[in-house]
Amino acid sequence: MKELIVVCGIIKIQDTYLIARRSGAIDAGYWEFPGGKVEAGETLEQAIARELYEELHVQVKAEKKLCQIVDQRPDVVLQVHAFLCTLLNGTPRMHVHDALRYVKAEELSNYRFQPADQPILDALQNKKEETAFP
Ligand SMILES: Nc1nc2c([nH]c(=O)n2[C@H]2C[C@H](O)[C@@H](COP(=O)(O)OP(=O)(O)OP(=O)(O)O)O2)c(=O)[nH]1
Repeated sequence: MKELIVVCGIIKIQDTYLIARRSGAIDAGYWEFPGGKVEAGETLEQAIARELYEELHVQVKAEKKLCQIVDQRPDVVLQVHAFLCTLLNGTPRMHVHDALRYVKAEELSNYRFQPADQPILDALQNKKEETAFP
């Protein structure tokens, strides 16, 4: 089975997390943390910065890995590395998504994410990231 390395970035603004709804052909309607495939020669942190610039037109710094999940799709296995990010510059705007929301940890379960994302949501709801956001 083909395997892809993917990163996604979690931006916390005050007590909310930025989530985005996918549009287009693949997984439309699912909420996610913005991200995408790591390219050859890139570190995970570089991939986060590039993807979030492409998708939201913001500059971020990947601060800390929150967790890694395996998202098994019918045709591909995604190794998804979820990073807590600091927003350095810009205001997130939609470029490839069709909705953006700022959501409190306890509200994340009201949104339809990929089932494989549950450990990310659990980690945020257990506030394991507190130290990364002084
Ligand atoms: N499970 C899970 N997958 C995610 C999240 N965020 C995210 O981008 N992905 C996955 C979904 C896609 O299958 C994969 C690649 O995303 P993409 O298609 O936007 O990647 P890309 O920008 O590199 O795409 P491309 O147009 O260059 O082909 O990453 C997430 O929060 N959870």
